[in-house]
Amino acid sequence: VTVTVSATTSHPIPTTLWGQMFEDISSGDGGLYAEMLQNRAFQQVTPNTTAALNAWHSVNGAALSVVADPIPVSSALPNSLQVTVPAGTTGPVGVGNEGYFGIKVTAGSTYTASFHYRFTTASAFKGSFTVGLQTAGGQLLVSTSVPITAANTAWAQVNVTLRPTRSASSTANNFTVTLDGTAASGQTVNFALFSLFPPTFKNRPNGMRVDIATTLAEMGPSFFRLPGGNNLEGQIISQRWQWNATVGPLLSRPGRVGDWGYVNTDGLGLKEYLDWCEDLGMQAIMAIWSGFSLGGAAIAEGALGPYIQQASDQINFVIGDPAKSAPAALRASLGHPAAYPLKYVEVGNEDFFQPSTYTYRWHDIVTALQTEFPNIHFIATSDTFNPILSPNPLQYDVHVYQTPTWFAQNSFFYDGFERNATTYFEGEYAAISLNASDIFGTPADGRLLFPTMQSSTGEAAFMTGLERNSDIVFSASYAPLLNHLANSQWTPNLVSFDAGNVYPSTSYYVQKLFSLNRGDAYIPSTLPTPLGTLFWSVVRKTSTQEVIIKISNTVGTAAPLTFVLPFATVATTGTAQVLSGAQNASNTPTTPNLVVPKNSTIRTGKTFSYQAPPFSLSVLTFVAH
Ligand SMILES: [NH3+][C@H]1C[C@H](O)[C@@H](O)[C@@H]1CO
Repeated sequence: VTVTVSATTSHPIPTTLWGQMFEDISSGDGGLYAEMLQNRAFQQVTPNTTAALNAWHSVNGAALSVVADPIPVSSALPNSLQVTVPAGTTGPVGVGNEGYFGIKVTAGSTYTASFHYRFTTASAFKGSFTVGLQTAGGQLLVSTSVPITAANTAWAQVNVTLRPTRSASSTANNFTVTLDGTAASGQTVNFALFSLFPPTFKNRPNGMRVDIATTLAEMGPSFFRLPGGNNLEGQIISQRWQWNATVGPLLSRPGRVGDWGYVNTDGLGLKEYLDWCEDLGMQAIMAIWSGFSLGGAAIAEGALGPYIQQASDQINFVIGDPAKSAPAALRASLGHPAAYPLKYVEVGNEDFFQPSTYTYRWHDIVTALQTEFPNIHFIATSDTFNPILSPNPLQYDVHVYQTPTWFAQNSFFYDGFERNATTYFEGEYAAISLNASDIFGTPADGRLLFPTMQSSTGEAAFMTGLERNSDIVFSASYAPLLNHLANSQWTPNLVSFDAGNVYPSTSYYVQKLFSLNRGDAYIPSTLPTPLGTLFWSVVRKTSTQEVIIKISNTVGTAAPLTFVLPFATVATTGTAQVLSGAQNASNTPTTPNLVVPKNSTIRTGKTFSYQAPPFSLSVLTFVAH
């Protein structure tokens, strides 16, 4: 095919075009959020049940139970782990935590451990806690001792650092707190809010896991959608995500029953999200709850007042003036007096599930908040223009999960959209199944466990269309972003991980290649065949006077292209960054780097030819002006 490139650009490309969608779907707790202990504060569990002890185990016969503490460590954390040392025990006795399906222990790293404790009965007991990391087989990796007394029954906090001199050979390790059985015979201690942190990304306290954060940062994302997705909504109204329960000291955060089958600690809270955006230079696309929960309950018309106030407070926490707004003053007191950048606020998530009530929920929420925040752009989450909403949304969030073929054949999805000042956030998209008649089915029914080069090139084809239509598409993000392999709620994911490693997928490299090779203006060219198999986009990077051509070949045969450029000056050589692999090739824990981008030098010129490999995304960059 011959691609003739225009001499003039058609429109500027928004700086927010490529970014990340995030929600806690086995991706926050135990993932991006660096806390290593699972069930660290016994939040939202039923005392005196086995489930309440999830991830904890007894060491050397200690009697364990989660109790509703009559003197809780805080009102937000009513449960304690009660440990009794049976009479006649000898040797170290106490508790162990297995982490989030493992604990990675690296020599030379400094781990910060803490917990609160109180003796239930005062006594003359003097002893010490031994705080350590050991292999599941019982081999000590590192430990330290803290002298304690049972002089009173008041809560006290232990804070220690652990510096292993040896790395563990696997992630099958435990965090332990023990007493000497002989000395502590018969003692009962209540524990609360344990924590074990490794070094964090940019050393942020209560921060992010370095390897996952670095992998995400390397994509160069320009926005971060938070906090969801389904995980915003709650199965029932009382379980919705509430910003004010996720800020301030960890002792004040009750946690919540998340929407993906596990308790969220909310240690990764609104300020941690905003600081993360700041660290990566991303804009937040922040969601507010829209009065609907996944089980189907919606706040009645006219009763949204308290929820609109809560949303107003959430927005004021982000951008308010500390002198005029209590939530903004709270932000300042937490160390960020300046407002965070915020342009887009999304009203709910996938409200196409209940359009009948979204008409008044959108109306009441946006009417109130647009008045208070005239510079905020509110994004609607119902189907575009169905139902008709008032006020008329100027932004919609469009989600699509489909087959690789659908993506390859729908790169012109936005070409036919009316240019009527409405702009679009392609907030969730991914090729997830090979079975067009059962997109959300099981792997046995065509669901992908990991992206493949067929699915990733389908997405790349679709993305050339998003780039061409970036006059009305202002942001786009693959979903879901992250998932813990030992506790998956959804496949495929852009980046998988376990306690020890991170596994960027083929689709991750597609997202990264588009994001790191942005243009600031789109250059029209011969249009691809909408139902064909070969797709491209051409953009200009003015700062370097470069032209960047992205080519997706979505089938297993190489595709020759000839480019004809009208520019006075075109370099004779350029670079090609090529991601190519077999149709079903995936990066997985067994083949983590099976398909990665490879760079080469290519011949370019006013007219030049290029052969796109089978199942490939190519990014050609060369000086032309
Ligand atoms: N069901 C998908 C749509 C919803 O917004 C996300 O939480 C889910 C996974 O990306």
